[in-house]
Amino acid sequence: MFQPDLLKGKRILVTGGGTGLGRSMTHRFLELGANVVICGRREDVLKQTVDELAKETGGEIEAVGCDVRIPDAVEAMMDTIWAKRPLDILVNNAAGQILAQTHKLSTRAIDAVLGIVLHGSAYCTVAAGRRWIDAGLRDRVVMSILTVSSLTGAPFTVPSSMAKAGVLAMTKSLAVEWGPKGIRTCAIVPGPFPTEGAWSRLMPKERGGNEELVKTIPLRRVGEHEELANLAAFLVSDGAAYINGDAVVIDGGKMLQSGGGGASTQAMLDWTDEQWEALRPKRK
Ligand SMILES: CCC/C=C/C(=O)SCCNC(=O)CCNC(=O)[C@H](O)C(C)(C)COP(=O)([O-])OP(=O)([O-])OC[C@H]1O[C@@H](n2cnc3c(N)ncnc32)[C@H](O)[C@@H]1OP(=O)([O-])[O-]
Ligand SMILES: NC(=O)C1=CN([C@@H]2O[C@H](COP(=O)(O)OP(=O)(O)OC[C@H]3O[C@@H](n4cnc5c(N)ncnc54)[C@H](OP(=O)(O)O)[C@@H]3O)[C@@H](O)[C@H]2O)C=CC1
Repeated sequence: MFQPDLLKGKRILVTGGGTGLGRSMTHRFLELGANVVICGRREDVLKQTVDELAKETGGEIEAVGCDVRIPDAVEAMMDTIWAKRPLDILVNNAAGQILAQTHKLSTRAIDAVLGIVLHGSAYCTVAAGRRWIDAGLRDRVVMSILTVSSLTGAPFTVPSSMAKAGVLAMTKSLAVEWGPKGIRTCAIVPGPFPTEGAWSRLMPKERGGNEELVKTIPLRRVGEHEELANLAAFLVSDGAAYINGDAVVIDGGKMLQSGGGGASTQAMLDWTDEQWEALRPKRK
């Protein structure tokens, strides 16, 4: 689909690149010649992904352990990355998600999600952008992974929807502020793409499983990781150099069919408190 050296010479950080869609994007970037750094909190997960993807693609990949909620940890990660070579591209992919009634959320639960998605994306973006601007480096890209709920809102995932909407506002704002400095921003708005991280938190069996889900998607299927990875590769490449400040939806038309949250979440509006309580993780 692409020329094999599309991303040759590009150094890319994918936050949360050890699992799920971050791992799939990293795989594609490596195949297209990029040098990729992944980060996350679980160092064992990162190491396993580095070993597997190096073997599968023969590409140059490294990992840095980092909790993006901690400003000093983000600065230390960027220093480590820059010590070798400056980044060309930042992908804000790390996220946290909780499916719960909003009025039952503790402040710690709200902060956990906002911390990862809103603050973490801002810390990483500013840390990279400041280094680029101070050094006069141009032709740089910040791409963020959003959710449909950032455009529509969605019940029961309110902190994530708020945080992703904030990241969309950052994307649009910086497109204007940093565009003249040679830094462009863009985003992807994915519909459902099965991953262990998302499905274990968002798709309890009470929601009816994939069979119910696909009825809410005009194309009657969930997304393939490769489809999202290909869009990501295009958007960060020089071929997309005139795309600045936009968010591209890739959801099989789901947003148009069902509006925010989708039909299976609408059914949850009638759930009892007992059904919700059964979803909460049990304290050890
Ligand atoms: C398809 C749609 C779009 C997909 C979008 C995605 O982003 S998919 C990406 C999916 N991938 C990911 O999300 C990957 C990363 N996600 C994570 O690490 C966790 O899910 C995290 C976001 C909770 C953060 O974890 P952590 O270790 O930092 O924190 P912690 O465990 O200490 O909890 C903090 C507080 O939250 C509370 N709480 C937790 N669950 C529930 C609940 N169901 N109900 C109510 N509350 C809940 C918990 O009780 C505690 O509050 P307390 O009791 O102290 O007042
Ligand atoms: N799968 C889907 O259907 C959809 C996914 N998305 C978005 O796609 C992206 C990837 O999600 P997905 O692959 O499904 O889920 P995953 O749970 O697999 O990915 C989340 C990643 O973020 C990392 N992460 C979480 N918290 C932190 C933190 N504080 N610091 C650093 N890294 C962190 C996790 O690693 P670790 O726990 O080791 O830190 C993990 O690798 C997210 O932005 C999500 O919102 C959007 C719409 C739909």
